[in-house]
Amino acid sequence: MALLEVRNLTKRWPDGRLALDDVSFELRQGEILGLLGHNGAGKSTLLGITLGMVRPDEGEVRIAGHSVQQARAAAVSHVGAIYEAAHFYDYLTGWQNLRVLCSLSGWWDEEEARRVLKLVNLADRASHKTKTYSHGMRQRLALAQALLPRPKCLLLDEPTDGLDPEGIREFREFILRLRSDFGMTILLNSHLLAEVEQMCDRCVILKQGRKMYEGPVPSRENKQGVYHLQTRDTAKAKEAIARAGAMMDAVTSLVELPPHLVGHDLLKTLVEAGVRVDSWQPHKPTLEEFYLGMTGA
Ligand SMILES: Nc1ncnc2c1ncn2[C@@H]1O[C@H](COP(=O)(O)OP(=O)(O)OP(=O)(O)O)[C@@H](O)[C@H]1O
Repeated sequence: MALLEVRNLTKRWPDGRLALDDVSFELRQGEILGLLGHNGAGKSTLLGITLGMVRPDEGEVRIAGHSVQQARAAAVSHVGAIYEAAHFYDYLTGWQNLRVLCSLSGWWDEEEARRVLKLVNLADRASHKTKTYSHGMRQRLALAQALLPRPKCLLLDEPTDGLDPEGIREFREFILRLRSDFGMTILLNSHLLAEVEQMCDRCVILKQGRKMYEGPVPSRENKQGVYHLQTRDTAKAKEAIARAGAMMDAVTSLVELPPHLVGHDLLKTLVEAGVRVDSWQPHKPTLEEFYLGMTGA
């Protein structure tokens, strides 16, 4: 069963703007799914609906079988979130902040708080005021807060925004550990394509509120029938490739094979034609190439 189901979500704002247009997708248990899209594509609206903070005009989100729109408390009890900028009381310690913020939702467990602070590597700074925390430490405290109710699913809205490269790597490692050690299911909203490439199993691409793509992160898959050729004999190679019924792009050196040809056959043809082949390998498009193609940028 999918842990999180987004079903036919449509949201129109009062000014008539369509933020989401019939968007559906699913997150399976233990999966990390990246939500991608330009500014204004509808990602935050979708997370807001998933947390029960925004009402959709049509459709619903179900979490662990509970509808956010029909039974919000039961549904969101399974979710921890870092949504928009985390706010802490700067004159309180990390520990006190966690206690105050959790008490607001009527729930506090000291032992669990200790465990989670250790998990996010903040145990030795928990007694320090949060005004002394770096941005990375604040994000880790926000993660601790999100993890405290032991959620099955995490929603992360641009969690590494503003972190330096070391902070980004550290945060990424935490997230991957949450999945490998605890089977956590994670929906990650990020502008950073490299982050999505490194962390996510699948991604959903939104454009102007519509789902343009749902599937594996493209750079993890070889593109069928496209090879990259490196050679010093470009002219000779182009001729041989054309004779075989394929095409080579002069700028990218990508060779698109027609359905009747396979990679090693064309390689044989090139070698037999006297082309010095420095390398010949299946092309893996980057997520950036795929994303820009999909969103028409
Ligand atoms: N409260 C609101 N009232 C009216 N329109 C809104 C509201 N919130 C968002 N919108 C509009 O809805 C559309 C989707 O916005 P949303 O914030 O969901 O996009 P996003 O993909 O999260 O963008 P970003 O990456 O910039 O955060 C945009 O056109 C935005 O201007």
